[in-house]
Amino acid sequence: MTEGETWRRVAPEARRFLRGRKRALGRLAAWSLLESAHTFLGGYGVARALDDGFLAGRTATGLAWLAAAGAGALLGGFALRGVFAGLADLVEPLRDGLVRRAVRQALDRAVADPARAPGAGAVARLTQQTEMARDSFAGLVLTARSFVFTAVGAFAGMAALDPVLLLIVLPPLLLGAAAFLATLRPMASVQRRSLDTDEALSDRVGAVGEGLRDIVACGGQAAAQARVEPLIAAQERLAGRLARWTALRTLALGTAGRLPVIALLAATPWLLGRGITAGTLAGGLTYLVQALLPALSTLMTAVGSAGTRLLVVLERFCDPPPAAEDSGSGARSRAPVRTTRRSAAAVELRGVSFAYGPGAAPVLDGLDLVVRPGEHLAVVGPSGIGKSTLTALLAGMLSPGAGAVLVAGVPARREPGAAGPDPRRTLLPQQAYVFTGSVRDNLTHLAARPGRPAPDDAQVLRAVGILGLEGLVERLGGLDARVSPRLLSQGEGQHLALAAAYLSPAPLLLLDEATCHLDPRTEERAERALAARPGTLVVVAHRISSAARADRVLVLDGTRAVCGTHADLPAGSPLYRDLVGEWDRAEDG
Ligand SMILES: Nc1ncnc2c1ncn2[C@@H]1O[C@H](COP(=O)(O)OP(=O)(O)OP(=O)(O)O)[C@@H](O)[C@H]1O
Repeated sequence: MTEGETWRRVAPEARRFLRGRKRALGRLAAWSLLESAHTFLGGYGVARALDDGFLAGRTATGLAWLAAAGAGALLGGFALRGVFAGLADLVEPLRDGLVRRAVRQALDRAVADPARAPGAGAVARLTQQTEMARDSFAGLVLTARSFVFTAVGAFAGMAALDPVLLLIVLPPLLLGAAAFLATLRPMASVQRRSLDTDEALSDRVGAVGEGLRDIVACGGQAAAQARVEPLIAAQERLAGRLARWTALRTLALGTAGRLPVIALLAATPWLLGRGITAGTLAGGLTYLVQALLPALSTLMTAVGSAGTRLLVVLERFCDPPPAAEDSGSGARSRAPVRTTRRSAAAVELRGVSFAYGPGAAPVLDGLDLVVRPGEHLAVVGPSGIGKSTLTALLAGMLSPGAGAVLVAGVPARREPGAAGPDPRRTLLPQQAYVFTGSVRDNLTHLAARPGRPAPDDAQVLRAVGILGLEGLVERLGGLDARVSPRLLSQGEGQHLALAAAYLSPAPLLLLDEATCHLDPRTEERAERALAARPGTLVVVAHRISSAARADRVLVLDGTRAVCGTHADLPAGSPLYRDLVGEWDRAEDG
């Protein structure tokens, strides 16, 4: 994620937080304004003490101005007391809110995917990060406010003494500040990657630590080392890059912090020639050396370290963006799964990997996918690529090796011992399930749900009509007639099963090549009926016409998955282009 994206996610939350604390902000600003009077008096008092007092031979006046500057310092100290009190009103609610979020995220994650629930270490890390955010936020508010109000006092003082001072001081100050700002983005990005790597490293080392005895017993040291070493190397590389950016930042700090003083000293002969007094020069230097530059240096250090840290930590507490939901590139990603929000999608896959055994090559590898409620998705890909594996994961018949498979926001795999069919979905495999019993029973068995009346004959006949099954039902002898599975063709069996799926109340229908024995017209009629039914439809497509009817098509091709519309995909997926060509040729032939 880029800095811009991070900021776009964090900014609305930050605005909401600050909008709710207008009074605390107002109190802080009022105390800070009082503090800036100290800055103003500091430089102005020195200038007047020299010009009107000591250099003019009026020692008492000089001392009086110095006393005024001293009184300003006392006033500043008093104001600072108020600033700290106001700061607590701003910072503590942030910490409380983040702790609440950390705990909620950990619980959500545990509910969404118990197998991958974060352990106590992860929760401790999250709460430790909230402390980090609180401290960083407090430091940032303190220094930013101090710089702004110091600058107000110092610039007002310089303008009061002689505006030409500003002309000399501002250009190097702005140059250094701009150079500093330019380092912010790249440095934050390195810092974020360093934090990510650090987390991944601690997870991996933790896992290795837990299984150390087994690893040694099985002679798996080399494999364990191979898993950990790349992360250590990455962390080392990132630390080096961080050090280089820090050096550049120090240079920018030097430019902003030292160059204005040098410029003012270098311009002294010219300024004196213009009639500027020694007191004014001393006052200008006082503003720079005692107020502005220390405040700027503290601000830059705080923004550079605490600010970046705060942004990175806050990003972890914001609700994550939806996973690859739309068309175009990469429905598949290898990014670590950090999504912990409860999903509102009909189906959501987060970084799902699956292999049929510990040593087997993964069939799915880091797949992200979101299917919206009511959407019709077709899944296509060459033979053996993993289409049935995907539907089995969605049906909860398999568990992902990594990542989460959510149906209606909760894990697809149900708790062991859960009774009855899962009311969230119905899966129709290629081999239609038809049993010896009445036609009615074969059509309504998927609709049976505890506490829900079975569809009456009118509803059943309506479904028969919509699916175009009247001929078969009549031939079999009506709804009461007995079905003998052996006497049905594979296509007839599929047709009956599709009508049963139509009557099922499950909000998610999964068809795994469940129409492959139907002729194209019957298939079209059945798919259109099932897509029009309230709910979400996922179809492993057997023909190009089936994919073309879907809202979106997921193309599985072994190395990456692409999701898009039938119209857009040929441009972005060579595999889809080939599949469309093959299907077209097959249909022409
Ligand atoms: N029970 C299993 N044990 C081991 N490997 C399996 C098992 N089931 C499937 N596979 C393998 O997983 C891979 C994906 O199989 P899957 O059935 O999901 O592919 P598919 O895309 O549905 O194929 P097709 O279009 O031919 O039905 C294949 O290489 C297959 O050999």
